[in-house]
Amino acid sequence: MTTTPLAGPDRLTARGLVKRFGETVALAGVDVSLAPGESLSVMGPSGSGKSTLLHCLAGILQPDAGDVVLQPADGSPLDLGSLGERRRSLVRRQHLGFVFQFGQLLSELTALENVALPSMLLGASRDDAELTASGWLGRLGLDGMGDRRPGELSGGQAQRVAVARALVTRPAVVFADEPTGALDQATGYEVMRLLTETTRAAGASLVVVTHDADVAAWCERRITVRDGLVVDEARRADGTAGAATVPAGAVPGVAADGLDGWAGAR
Ligand SMILES: Nc1ncnc2c1ncn2[C@@H]1O[C@H](COP(=O)(O)OP(=O)(O)OP(=O)(O)O)[C@@H](O)[C@H]1O
Repeated sequence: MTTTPLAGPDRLTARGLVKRFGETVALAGVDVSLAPGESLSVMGPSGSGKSTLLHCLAGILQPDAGDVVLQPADGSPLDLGSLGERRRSLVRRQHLGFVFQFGQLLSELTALENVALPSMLLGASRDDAELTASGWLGRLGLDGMGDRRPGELSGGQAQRVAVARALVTRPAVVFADEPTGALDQATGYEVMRLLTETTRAAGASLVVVTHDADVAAWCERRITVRDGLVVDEARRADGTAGAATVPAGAVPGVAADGLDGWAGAR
């Protein structure tokens, strides 16, 4: 693995990623870059390498070959492969946010405590962390829900808490793995709307792994992975992300243009 940082204007740059699990080649040489504030969906069949790619981009897994360089909003580029596990874990806490299929909120903590925790782990006082967390719950339409535990929230509310928790530290990049996989279509629509809008408003880039073209349509760019390789790449023709991309029928009464807005990028 090279140690030369791939410094550049991109928020995240990955080059030549290879990851094997025994005989299985999960990633066979993937290049991906992500501009500041850009949203990217990763699609592909089951077992194609989507989650492995997300985990390598986020420094959760170490690739067998290739480099991942994160450019924080301020400061020098960070070559994730050259960092030890402790430092990589700190970089994840400081600069990355995560939303998973089942939220993975801590069940014994309230919604407010769940959202306050990342700031406290970075050294904020409980009062400061809870004040910031309360603001994020408000932004996600969860005013008045801070005292509830995850078991007392609907699936959509729990995912909105997860989005607040992902954004509370003002990350450079938010990673979402099937963020609507456990939700019905209308609730998934609302979670994707909030996820893309709040992430963009916070200036963070977004990577969404999904099987669902309706979910992918919320992102500006889409890559398709097959057998560990990027086999297709497309960018929304209108250059936007958000409600204009919502396929007709996703929510009753919402007109939309489906995937017609996609244009092949190569
Ligand atoms: N920890 C692991 N140990 C062994 N093999 C693994 C491991 N993680 C992933 N794999 C294998 O690597 C390949 C890619 O897996 P990955 O989870 O990245 O696919 P995916 O596209 O995210 O699939 P899905 O859509 O089903 O979640 C698969 O063949 C999978 O079985």
